[in-house]
Amino acid sequence: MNILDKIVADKRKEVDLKKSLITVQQLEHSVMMERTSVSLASVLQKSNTGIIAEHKRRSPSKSVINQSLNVQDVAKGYADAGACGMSVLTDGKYFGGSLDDLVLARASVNIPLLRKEFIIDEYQIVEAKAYGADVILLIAAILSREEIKSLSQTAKSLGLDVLLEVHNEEELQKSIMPSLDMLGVNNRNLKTFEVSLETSKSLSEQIPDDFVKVSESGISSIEAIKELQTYGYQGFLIGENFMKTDDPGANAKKFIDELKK
Ligand SMILES: O=P(O)(O)OC[C@@H](O)[C@@H](O)c1c[nH]c2ccccc12
Repeated sequence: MNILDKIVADKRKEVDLKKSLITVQQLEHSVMMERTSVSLASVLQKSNTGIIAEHKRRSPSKSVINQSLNVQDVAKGYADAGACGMSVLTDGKYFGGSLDDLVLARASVNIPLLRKEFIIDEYQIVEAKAYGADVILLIAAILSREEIKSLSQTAKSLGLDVLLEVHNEEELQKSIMPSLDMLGVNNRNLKTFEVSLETSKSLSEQIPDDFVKVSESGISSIEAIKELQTYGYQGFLIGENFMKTDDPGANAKKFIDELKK
């Protein structure tokens, strides 16, 4: 079994357990259900930097990245730096995140928050909204076209933006549909962890213009972003490059200021 299959198998168990403890109707009592979401896609369209900064403590590919930070400080740092949005990993077992991280980030900033999760069930989308997210991630590698359709429609009905992530042409072709807002190309192969920015470059042409294009993972230089912009990318998801430092917010600020020059 590859790592992605393992993560999804564990996620299925986790979601089934949660559903038996807290119902969708109970989630719907959250005050967050009344909050008007902020569209990350529209913020990206108006930005000329496009940074989505991620909170990630550890990952299966890098093990520990940073376990000693306070998520509220990181969120405020990213917002002050001028990030268009923040991505919050909520998977516990493989990434050391939690829904508490999402709530704490929500309590700290107003920029759009992406719930970074392995979503396989509508329950997780209601949960995303109930815990303060503005955007959900759907990963084409773990979903069928029908699942992408019903999950993205659920998200839209809750006012959430949808970022659909692909890694190759086949995933891209099966996923294109109007209920998505952003198409993300993951430069990291989630099955092998290999990273190459070429993935974003080679898939860019096949992404229809109606979607905001986002390049994800392995981005660490201004030059890389300037180059990806020439391929039509407007969003850049950066985790490790900021999180591996003592002050992710300050590093994001330096990076974004440099990008504006
Ligand atoms: O830390 P990086 O290389 O900058 O990558 C960030 C982000 O793209 C990555 O964490 C990610 C992209 N897609 C995912 C899906 C699940 C978990 C994590 C991810």
